[in-house]
Amino acid sequence: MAILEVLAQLNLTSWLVLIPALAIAAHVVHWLLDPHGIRSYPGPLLARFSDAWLGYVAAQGHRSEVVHDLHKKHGTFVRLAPNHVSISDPDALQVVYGHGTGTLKSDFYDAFVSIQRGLFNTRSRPEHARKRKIVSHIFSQKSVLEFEPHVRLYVNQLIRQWDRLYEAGAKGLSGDDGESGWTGRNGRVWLDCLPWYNYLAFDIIGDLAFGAPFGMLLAARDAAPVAVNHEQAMASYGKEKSEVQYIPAVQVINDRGMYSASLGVLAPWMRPIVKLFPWFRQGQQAVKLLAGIAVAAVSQRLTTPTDRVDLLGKLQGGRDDDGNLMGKEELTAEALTQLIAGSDTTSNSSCAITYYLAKYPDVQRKLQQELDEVLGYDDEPVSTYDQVKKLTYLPAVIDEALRVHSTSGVGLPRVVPEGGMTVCGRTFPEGTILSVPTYTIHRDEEVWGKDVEVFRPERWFSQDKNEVQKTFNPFSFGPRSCVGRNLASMELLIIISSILRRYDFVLEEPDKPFDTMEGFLRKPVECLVGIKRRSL
Ligand code: HEM
Repeated sequence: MAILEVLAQLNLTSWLVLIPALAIAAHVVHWLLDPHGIRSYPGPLLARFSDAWLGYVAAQGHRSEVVHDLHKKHGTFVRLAPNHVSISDPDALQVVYGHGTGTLKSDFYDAFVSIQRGLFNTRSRPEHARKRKIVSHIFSQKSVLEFEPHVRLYVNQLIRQWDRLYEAGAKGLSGDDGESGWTGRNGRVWLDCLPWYNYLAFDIIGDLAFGAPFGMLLAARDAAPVAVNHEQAMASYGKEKSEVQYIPAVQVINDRGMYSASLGVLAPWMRPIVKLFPWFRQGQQAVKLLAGIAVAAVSQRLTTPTDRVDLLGKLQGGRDDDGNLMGKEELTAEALTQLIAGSDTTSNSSCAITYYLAKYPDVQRKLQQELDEVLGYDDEPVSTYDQVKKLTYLPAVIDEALRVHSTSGVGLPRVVPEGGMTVCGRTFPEGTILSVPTYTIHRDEEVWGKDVEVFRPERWFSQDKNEVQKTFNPFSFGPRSCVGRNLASMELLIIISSILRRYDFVLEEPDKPFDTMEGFLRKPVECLVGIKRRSL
């Protein structure tokens, strides 16, 4: 009571001194108590006391590289936050992420929730198991093959667009299609291929998850329909399309990824405070807008039922063990999950693969030779999955780019279960957060050789298969691994084989490093290439 009376008499200046002092004291006390017994692990000084260090690093957009440098300096175990240890040993992957280990996703994933929890950010084991059971059969290889025509349709649209730009570019013309336009010079069209891959991936997943493409490829711009006020729209499924506006979905997904990946590493009590800052407020807005895309699209689908074969249709028909269908809100949340998980993952990976092929012309030629031999001189510009699924150099190229680039590069945080767990000889008590950084694991010299930074698909033919299998981690392992992996692999095989068979790529600035910006995913900032039609 006496304390409350004293506090009530404090003026503003006193509060401004007291709050930071209390926050610092709380951090120091936490460090002294060391509830998880991880004080001895090395790492940045500030990271021992506060989550703010990791929050700051995440917001700068180069977390994977920073953590990688820390592992090079300190070794296998690095403390990234008061209660978070990063472990850069491939053996840790199965223990931290594998089936039956009892680990759960940490509260990092709470920062990704909108509408309601979807498959990706559900942390409760039974609730996740229920959702996963419904969703996983939708992504079985057999089911995914039914989506192939949708994938091929949009790859064809991309090719039509690039053919058009190339023909005009070869005449020396320029234009403004795509985010930063295109220019014709020296018999090539020069453009940033990243936005085009984004249009492609968003149209594919828009078509599959929402029943209609966003139309980005045809419009050559980043625009997706969104319900203006999604809460209102939620309550009024079935309203006319006039309630819908267009927003730059790719940009919004980028903003949302940066926001959630930075907010998620902060302690829950810090989150409401940082949300007062303008950068975080913009991120919050992105989360709302993104939800609005799903609400608008699912609302549209529910008012105009169809028997087309797509993800949304399969989700609508999916039943849990009790035979229950998903409600509207859950359906919307799952469709949104698929939009987020299945769009920029594929586009950023396609962009990175194209970058490395343009940077390494010998690899590009070798791939084109394999494609020419198998696909011949077929007039049809888009490969079928059947034609390319048994190729050998193509998957080596794709896997090598996924290794070097590491679209999902950060260590995905998991909580040590009751009873604690031992990882690589060290025991961690219940509640400790552990992660294994994919970017660093993909650079383990003992597994991949000394030339880890070099893009060399040939390594995939000489590696120890077992080592590779347990170290290559683009889709993660265990019960929370990528449920869309079959779809992603099919998309990448069709996209890369079709595009590389038709065009030759060179980098506009071959010596410029590949600039990336990482939120939850490691995304290229741009990829400026000169494109020429190959003579087949
Ligand atoms: C190259 C493309 C892709 C990559 C590199 C990738 C990577 C990943 C990774 C690393 C995870 C684990 C995330 C975590 O534990 O926090 C994941 C989960 C997930 N992915 Fe993918 N993904 C890709 C494409 C797709 C596609 C096309 C879809 C579906 C349309 C998809 C749907 C999902 C979903 C729903 C989850 C959450 C699964 C769960 O928690 O049970 N992904 N993905």
